Amino acid sequence: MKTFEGLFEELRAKVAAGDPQSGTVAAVALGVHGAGKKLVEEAAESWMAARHEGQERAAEEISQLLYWAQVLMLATGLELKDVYRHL
Ligand SMILES: N=c1c2ncn([C@@H]3O[C@H](COP(=O)(O)OP(=O)(O)OP(=O)(O)O)[C@@H](O)[C@H]3O)c2ncn1[C@@H]1O[C@H](COP(=O)(O)O)[C@@H](O)[C@H]1O
Repeated sequence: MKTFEGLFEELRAKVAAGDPQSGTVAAVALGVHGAGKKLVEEAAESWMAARHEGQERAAEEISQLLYWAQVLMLATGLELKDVYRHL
């Protein structure tokens, strides 16, 4: 099963390589503004799914929320350790 750290390493490598098939490369290219908008959208969808759509849908939306948090980190130039030191 994929982990938060494993996904971040996968995305970081794709961005570093500029993989043309990668949606993440395109998402990071949108910059902080675009990634931030998607993060807020996924937060709202997570909230609605948890409130109205049950555990499975909530888990799906929260996985997208985590993905977009990582995209925002990459667009901002942050590494995991930069975030973890605030936990
Ligand atoms: N985990 C994710 C992931 N989660 C979310 N997303 C993107 O975020 C979008 C979600 O936005 P939307 O809410 O508009 O999606 P939706 O299809 O309408 O779905 P709902 O939210 O309505 O359920 C998806 O369509 C994907 O583009 C993701 N894109 C990629 N990944 C993983 O990231 C890795 C690299 O992917 P690529 O860069 O595409 O190679 C792979 O392991 C992927 O599985």
